[in-house]
Amino acid sequence: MEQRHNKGLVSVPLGLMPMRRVAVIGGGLVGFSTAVCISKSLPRCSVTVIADKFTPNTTGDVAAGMLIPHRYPDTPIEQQKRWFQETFSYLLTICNSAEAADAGIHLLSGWQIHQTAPEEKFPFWADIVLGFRIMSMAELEKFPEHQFGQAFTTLKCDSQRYLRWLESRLRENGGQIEDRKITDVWELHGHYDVIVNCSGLGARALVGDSKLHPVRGQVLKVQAPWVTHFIRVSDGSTYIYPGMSSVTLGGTRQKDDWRLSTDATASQNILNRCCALEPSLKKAYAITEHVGLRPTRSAIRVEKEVLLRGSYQLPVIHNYGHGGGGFSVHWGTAREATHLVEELIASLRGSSAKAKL
Ligand SMILES: Cc1cc2nc3c(=O)[nH]c(=O)nc-3n(C[C@H](O)[C@H](O)[C@H](O)COP(=O)(O)OP(=O)(O)OC[C@H]3O[C@@H](n4cnc5c(N)ncnc54)[C@H](O)[C@@H]3O)c2cc1C
Ligand SMILES: O=C([O-])CC(=O)C(=O)O
Repeated sequence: MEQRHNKGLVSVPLGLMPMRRVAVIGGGLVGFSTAVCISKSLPRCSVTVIADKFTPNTTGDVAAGMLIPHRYPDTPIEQQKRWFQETFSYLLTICNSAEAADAGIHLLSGWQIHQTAPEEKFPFWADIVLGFRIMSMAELEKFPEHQFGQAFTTLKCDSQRYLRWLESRLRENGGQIEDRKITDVWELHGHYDVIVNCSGLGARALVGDSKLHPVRGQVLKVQAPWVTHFIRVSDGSTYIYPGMSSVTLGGTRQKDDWRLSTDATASQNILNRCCALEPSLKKAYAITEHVGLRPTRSAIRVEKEVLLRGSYQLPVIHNYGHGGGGFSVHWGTAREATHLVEELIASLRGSSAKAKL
């Protein structure tokens, strides 16, 4: 591993460096991907994931797991693009390896359709997905209510398989997993050197972030193995995403709605909208309903904060607020959070080295 040293720090041979204890709060997509990235990149860290919910009970378990970026209005577009690029490259490498089936990652081609042609015909991610092009008139004949469309091939994660795979990678790297709710981050003070906060919507209560709110999403998972292309209406209101074990039909976007129960009227509405785009779905069977709350914020929060209580300090790296686009950017944000952990550990090393002088 490349060792980065800040100017002015005393350099200590790797073998003499103390093990640093890192606690990752959050057992969802963001918590596990961040924990895996830290345990892989920073071998002198022991990583423990602490959470009160794990797969199959996290937000990601409900998701289709498509790699189509969402926009975060207060995150610079270059940063969103970099996160998406890093996530796409990482998952494409896994998809092209013998691990693909275990990790639940596959390529998927299809169409994003628009009622009228948008101003931006080539979105910022057009050169990252594969084979992006404007749909031909012959392709558009399938969608008489839509005048414009974009065809491309992207990646899809079978969310439950991918979450289980991440959990195995963490265990393989020596990581620990603890099932418990944290009511105050200060509970971890003295037990860990660095806290990484990947608590999703839980960050609202845990660190008092009122900028974070739920956007409720209901989807159906159905059997329709003859449907092999994805279809997405450009505003994200309706989508059909074929996967390894089912087809996900969506959706709803209900801001500040905390209900986790399913709604039969919404399910019928989703099915009607999807059948209007793909009539063969009238024959879909084994239909199940699912709800998740997207942890939504105008900007994903990936940053360092040092909490103070009296003379005590608690360094926290935040990584939460991925809303409806967590699968699309999670590896990019995990890498960024890992760099922040690395910098923080280097500064701890600097202060203990200086203290010894
Ligand atoms: C219907 C729907 C469809 C979606 N489709 C897609 C898609 O196709 N593509 C895409 O990119 N994204 C999609 N998403 C978004 C994606 O699923 C989320 O962005 C992602 O799952 C968020 O992951 P997370 O780990 O931040 O949150 P969560 O999965 O909610 O995990 C939070 C974790 O923190 C833990 N936690 C919280 N507070 C505490 C506490 N105090 N103590 C201990 N543990 C705590 C919880 O137990 C849990 O383990 C979709 C989301 C929904 C709802
Ligand atoms: O919008 C989509 O294509 C799917 C999704 O991410 C969501 O429902 O949050």
